[in-house]
Parts: sequence; C-alpha cells; structure tokens
Amino acid sequence: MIMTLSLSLILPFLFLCWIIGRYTAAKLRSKHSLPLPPGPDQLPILGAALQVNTNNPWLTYGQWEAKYGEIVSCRFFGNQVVILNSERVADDLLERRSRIYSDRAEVSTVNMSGWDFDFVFDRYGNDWRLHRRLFQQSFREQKVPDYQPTQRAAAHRLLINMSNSPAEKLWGLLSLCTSSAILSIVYGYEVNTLDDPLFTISDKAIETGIPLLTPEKSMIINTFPFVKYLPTWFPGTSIVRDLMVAKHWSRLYVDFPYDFTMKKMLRLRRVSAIKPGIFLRAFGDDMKQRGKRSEHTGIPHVSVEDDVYEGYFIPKGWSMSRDPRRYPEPEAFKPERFLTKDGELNDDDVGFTFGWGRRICPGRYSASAAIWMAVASMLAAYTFERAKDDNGVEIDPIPEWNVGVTRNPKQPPLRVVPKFSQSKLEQMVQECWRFWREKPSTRCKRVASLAETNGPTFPTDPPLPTAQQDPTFDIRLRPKTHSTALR
Ligand code: HEM
Repeated sequence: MIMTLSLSLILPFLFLCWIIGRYTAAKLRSKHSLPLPPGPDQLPILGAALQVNTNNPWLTYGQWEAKYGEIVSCRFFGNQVVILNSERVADDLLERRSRIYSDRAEVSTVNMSGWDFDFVFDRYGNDWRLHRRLFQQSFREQKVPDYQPTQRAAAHRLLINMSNSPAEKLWGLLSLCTSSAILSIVYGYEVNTLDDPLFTISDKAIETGIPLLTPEKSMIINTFPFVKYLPTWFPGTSIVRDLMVAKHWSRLYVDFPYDFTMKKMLRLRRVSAIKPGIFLRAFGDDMKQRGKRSEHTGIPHVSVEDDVYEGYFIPKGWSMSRDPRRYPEPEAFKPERFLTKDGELNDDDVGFTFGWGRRICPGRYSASAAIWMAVASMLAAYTFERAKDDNGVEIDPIPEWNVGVTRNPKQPPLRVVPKFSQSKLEQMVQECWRFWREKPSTRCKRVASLAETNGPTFPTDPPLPTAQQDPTFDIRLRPKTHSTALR
C-alpha cells in the first residue's frame, strides 16, 4: 500500500522534472550558439548525480578533469553545475569576474537545519553586504594584533592540556583551542575544558549540521519536496529527522552564547552602549562556528549573469564548484610540498583555501595568526611521531575525513612526546607572558640580546624557534600576504 502510494507520487513528479530538464536544456542551446563546457553523460532527471563519489566528490572531479579538461559542466538532478578543476580557471572566474560570480545557491537544508544564521550562505545582496562590512571592521588585517594575546593564551592552554591528557584527546583539545580563542574574542566566554557546555553544544551543532548543508543533500529535498510533509516514521524520511536534530542544536548554538553575553552586559550595565540585537546576532553567531572550521569543500559560488569563458557559454544561475589540483597525489600527507630544495619554506601560501573574490573568507588573517601561534607552540613543546603497532612497525597515517560542507581529518594514530616536564612547561608559559608584558623598549633590548645568542633569525624572521633556543617559545605573527584586496 505504502509502496503504491510512493510510486504514484514519485513517478509523475520524476516525469515532470525530466520534461522541465529537457525544456531548459533546449532553451539554453537555442539562446546561445556557443556550447556549454564539456561533461559526462547524463541520465534523464538524475543528470550525472550517480557518477559522483558523494564522500569524496573531488576524486570524481579529478577523473573528469583528465577526460574533459579544466572546466566541466553537468547537471545534478535539476541543478546545473560548472566544475572548475584548476586554480587558474577558478581565479579567472571567481576572482577576476567576482562581480557576477559571488552569489550563493538556495540550499534548502540550510534553512531547515537552522543554519541560515551563518552569512556564508547569504545570497549576494544587501543583507550580505551589511554582515560582511560588520565582519571586516573587526577582522581586517590591522586588527589581528589585538587578538594575539587571546590566541596566545589559548595556545598555551593547549600545551598544558596536552601534557595532562592522553594522545587520543588531541583532536578535541585542538578544537577546544580554536573555539576558545574565537568565543573569547567575540563573546568574552572562556572555554577551558572539553566538558564545557558551550563547547559540547558547538560540537553537536557541527556534527549534526555540517553534513546536511551540502548542495547534494539539499537536492534530495528540492527534488522530492513532499518528503518534508511525510511523517518522520515514513521510510525514506531520515533526512527530515536529521534536519530536526540539527535544528535543535543550531538553535542552542545561536542562543547560548548570545544570552550569556547579554546577561554579562546587563550585569555590567553597559547594554545600552550597544545597538541591541543587530551586531551580536549578525556577527557573533557566525563567529563561533569558525573556530572549528578546517576546510570548505562545498559552498559553490553562483553566477548572476550569463557569461562566456574560453569559448564556452556559462549561463546565469549556475553553481561553480572547484577543486584546485595543483599538487600531485593530493590525498597524501606530504608537508615537503611546501619546502624548497634547501629545506626552506617555499612561497606557496595556499591562499585558495580561503576562497575567492568577494566571498573570500574575511576571517583569514585572524585564522592564519591563530594557526601559526598554536602550531608553532606545539612544535616547540612536543614531538609528533607516527604511532607503532604491536610489532613496533610504524602505522601509516592514512587520513580519514569527516565530510560535509567543510571537511576535516579524523585524528590519525599519533605518538605525542613532550620535550619538557609539566612544571618546566608551566614555567616557560609564565616566562612568555612576562616577556610580553614588558615595555616594548625593554622587549626590543631582550630580543636583540636573544638574537645575539641565538642567531639573527629570532623573532622577526621565525622559522619556528625551538623551546631550547628561545625560553619564551612564543612566535610573532609572520604576516601573510594575500593577493586579493578586501572589497
Ligand atoms: C583555517 C581556517 C579557515 C578556513 C580554511 C576558511 C575558509 C573559508 C572559505 C573557503 C570560505 C568560502 C569562500 C568562498 O566562498 O569563496 C569562507 C567563508 C567565510 N569565513 Fe572562513 N575560513 C577559516 C576561518 C575563519 C575564521 C576564523 C572566521 C572568523 C573569524 C571565518 C569567517 C568566514 C566568514 C564570515 C565567511 C563567509 C564570507 C562570505 O560569504 O562573504 N573563517 N571561509
């Protein structure tokens, strides 16, 4: 009975989709004499959706690149997509023509999961402009030094936490470090332990929300919208249940820190000094998830005008996904990609990880500073080695990934070896703060004398000073330059 009902609903709907797809394709062809970019064979209605490796879509895109070239077009259900398979074409379109390639697709799962608080999903328009302006006022490059004490404190807490915890907790502690810096900067909320309620909420919100926010998941709802109205016990409605759970956590994720800060401000009787609501919600809610981000994979740009590129027609409203393939064996962990033959850092600043054009990540300066601080401090205080199996053979760290609109690696098997005793570590942290509290003139003298003892590289040109060389083992920010000016 249920089967018959489903088929009688689904079949006419699929047929309608197919007719509309054919009609749209025919219209596009007649409108422009130029061809669409090449792409894989497509099935009626489904398009090329079944050919894509849904967990690792970039692998499929890489194969398509070999077959069709740097720019590939196809259809996933009703959605027209252009895949930009090289940094060159992504740069040409998303950067140089960002006026027309800065919109976002409507992703229905974003609203349904309550993640529409995050302006990364805003359509290109006035709301987005307002959010972006607010954000940039506080996170432009010149502001980064203001946040360094907080980022340094978070990095030091990480070092101490690592000395107290087993290696399996490392990933959680890294997450805690990035979250605590950002929550402290935006809300004045101190997260110090893994069982902090806000940290738990943010973990849950990300775990339940991020996998649902991809265009692929949204297409299920867009293609079969009636699924939303079926009872949640009905077969095939698990996505609706997942969306409800995600919404529960995303609400808490928005409300908890907001309420905390409002109460704190009321206590300080300073609430009248801010414009209630706007600022904190527009800006702060977006912030807290950033601490946990590692790598975006699936927030496509959408074109707002028809365009022509290298002899191909790119129609208005198409999503642009990209997968820069600059590196051989992109899945392999090869830090030496970023070294010259002489073992120095090369000039690859992997700027593309922060996106392109007008939607480029506005938090990139503070993110780079925080990462530098945490990584350099960890390398100064710990050695990271491959874990060994029972026979003493090193385990190859093949990365496993959590996948969604961002993807981040699951913790590889590691052995973390401290370079110092815990009391020595604590002493060094104290020493570091004393150093930074000194007047700049005294600090300069100390830096000069340290440079005399340790060679000329510290601290203006830091190739990771080790704790032995530098008792403060603190790293000054090495400014990153990005080719894209903020707009
Ligand atoms: C290593 C850490 C980070 C990476 C790799 C990263 C990467 C990205 C990427 C790829 C985008 C999309 C860009 C595009 O569509 O072309 C983005 C957007 C965004 N990021 Fe980041 N991000 C990081 C950290 C942060 C931090 C710490 C903040 C906040 C302080 C932040 C705030 C934002 C915002 C607000 C957007 C939306 C911008 C818009 O749509 O206009 N990000 N980020």
